[in-house]
Amino acid sequence: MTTTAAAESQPFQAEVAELLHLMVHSVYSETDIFLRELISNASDACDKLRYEAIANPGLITDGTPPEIKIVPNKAADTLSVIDTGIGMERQELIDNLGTIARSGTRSFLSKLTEAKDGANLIGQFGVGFYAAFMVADKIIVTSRRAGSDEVWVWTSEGGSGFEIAPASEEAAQRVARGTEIVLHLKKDAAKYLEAYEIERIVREYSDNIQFPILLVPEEGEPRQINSASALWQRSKSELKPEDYAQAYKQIAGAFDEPAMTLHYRAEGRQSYAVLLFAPSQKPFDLFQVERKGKVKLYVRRVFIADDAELLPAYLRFIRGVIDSEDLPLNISREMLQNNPQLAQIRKAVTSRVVSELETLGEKEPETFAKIWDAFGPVIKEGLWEDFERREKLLALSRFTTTSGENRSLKQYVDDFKPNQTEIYYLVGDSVERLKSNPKLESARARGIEVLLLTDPVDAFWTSAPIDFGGKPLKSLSQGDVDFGLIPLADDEADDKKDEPAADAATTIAVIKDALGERVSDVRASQRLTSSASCLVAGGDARDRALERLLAQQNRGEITKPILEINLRHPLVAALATDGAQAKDLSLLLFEQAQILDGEMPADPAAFASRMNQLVLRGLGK
Ligand SMILES: Nc1ncnc2c1ncn2[C@@H]1O[C@H](COP(=O)(O)OP(=O)(O)OP(=O)(O)O)[C@@H](O)[C@H]1O
Repeated sequence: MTTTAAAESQPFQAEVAELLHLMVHSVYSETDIFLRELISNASDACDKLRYEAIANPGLITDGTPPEIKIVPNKAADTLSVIDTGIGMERQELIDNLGTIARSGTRSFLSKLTEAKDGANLIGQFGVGFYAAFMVADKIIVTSRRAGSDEVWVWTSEGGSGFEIAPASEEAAQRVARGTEIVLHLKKDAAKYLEAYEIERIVREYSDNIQFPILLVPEEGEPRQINSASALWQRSKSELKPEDYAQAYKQIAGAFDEPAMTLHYRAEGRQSYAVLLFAPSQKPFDLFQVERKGKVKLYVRRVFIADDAELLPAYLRFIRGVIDSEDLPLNISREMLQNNPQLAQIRKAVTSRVVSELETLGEKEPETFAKIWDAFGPVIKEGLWEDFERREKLLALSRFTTTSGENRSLKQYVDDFKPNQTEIYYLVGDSVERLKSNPKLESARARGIEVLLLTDPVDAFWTSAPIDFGGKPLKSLSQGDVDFGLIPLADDEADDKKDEPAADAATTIAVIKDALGERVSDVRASQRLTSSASCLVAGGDARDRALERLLAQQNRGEITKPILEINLRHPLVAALATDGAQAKDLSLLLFEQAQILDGEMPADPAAFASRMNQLVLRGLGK
């Protein structure tokens, strides 16, 4: 190592420069979070070291334990955060501290362009290392990758770039392993040099970091300022809700409060501790394509992986830790997939989480509603994917229905109308649009509740035959519906006397002839009371909403629908008697039904002209 080698300047990736500009000029008042971000990185680095040392014990033979030191220096106006973790090589310094790796930071930036007040978003997203530029106008990072004899220094003043240079001999000696981050504090950030401030922040945000955090005061001995216990190993009776809330924030890197906390220890064939949380707010990356979970796997307090798929994808919003006593410490990441012990843990914990959610839904509906509002569409993926737990997932699902919001299927079944045996639903794009869908008319006339399903995933899980407690779910836009045995609501009862105005056989024949290949069948409707027509899928065909969705993704063909007509509607009655207009009227019935389903008629211009002609005719012009 030479001390004479020149420093090399490198530009920041454009997004980093943008982010740093924001940090440097930030008016965000909660700057304390910078320390939490640096400590969290230091802790990750210690975790990584412990993990790599399992396969390569030589990395920690010098006897220095993984730990984190915080060193204020009032004379120099600097605050240092030092760890004896894994450290970074030259290229890692360039890549990790010069580009944006974390998806959170990237999505923070994309939100920034939309938001007027960017500063407040800092707290919501967390911006990692770069948060330090809120309090520092110059940062010097000196790092030695464990096992390496090179030490590199990264320096930046938060402008458009950074410098990278080999460390001086003195600096190289100081940093025997890991990373030293020296913050040259801005004038208004001098409070972070006070021991009590540092202690306060560490207690608030980082108390559960597993490695000792030592405060090295300017006078006196270094002292540990965090409790450094793996909280999940402690007994429930010792812990207060605040302890859990803090652990959640620290483990999940989150800023909200947990809506559900699940802490237990499994003993028996396998022993493991579980500490899991359901957030109360939706994170930015919930619908990312990988659908990755974030539960961390530990083995006897040693961090192993945070992508071990410990829960199924539909529970990917759950955060926390599972710490096994029995798995081998040297389990490789590749082996995690196929390990039978882990498979058992996965199964047991999944069932427990699902039951816990179900219980919360019954006992604390308001808290559960927060989880459902944020994650319902994700949980419903389980209705499609997790056959084994489908009944339980259905029981905890909540729906917007024609009777209200947040309705459970149990409530739905309890409110069945006399002779009702099925649970009815309608799939579509928006609740408003569904509410005005003619397919609801007959159900409405009987006071039958209908689930209004508007999440994209709804079209999928409902496409398999599904029942709840033996009561089948039935789409109102598919196959036959028969409400015959369910009495009409009182105020609708008079309608019943109305005889069909049109002759069924003749009318249907006329329409069939007019529509030809556009439909697979035409028939009299049981669903309609006031509208003239609607389109439904045949009994074996997919729900039309699902067909449309798949067709948009080029994953399936649209099949021909069945046109149902309301024989009591005057338009339908007119059709049978007016031979000249029969074709136009039939097409109109078809096109209207398409529009009500949110579809576009194949030839909108022809539709408009047909409509105009008929209106003009009605006006006698
Ligand atoms: N003290 C450190 N020791 C080793 N590597 C570090 C240290 N601090 C930062 N890094 C590296 O820099 C990367 C970027 O850090 P940053 O805080 O911006 O995001 P992050 O920690 O990856 O995000 P997240 O907190 O979501 O995991 C880290 O992933 C890590 O690889």
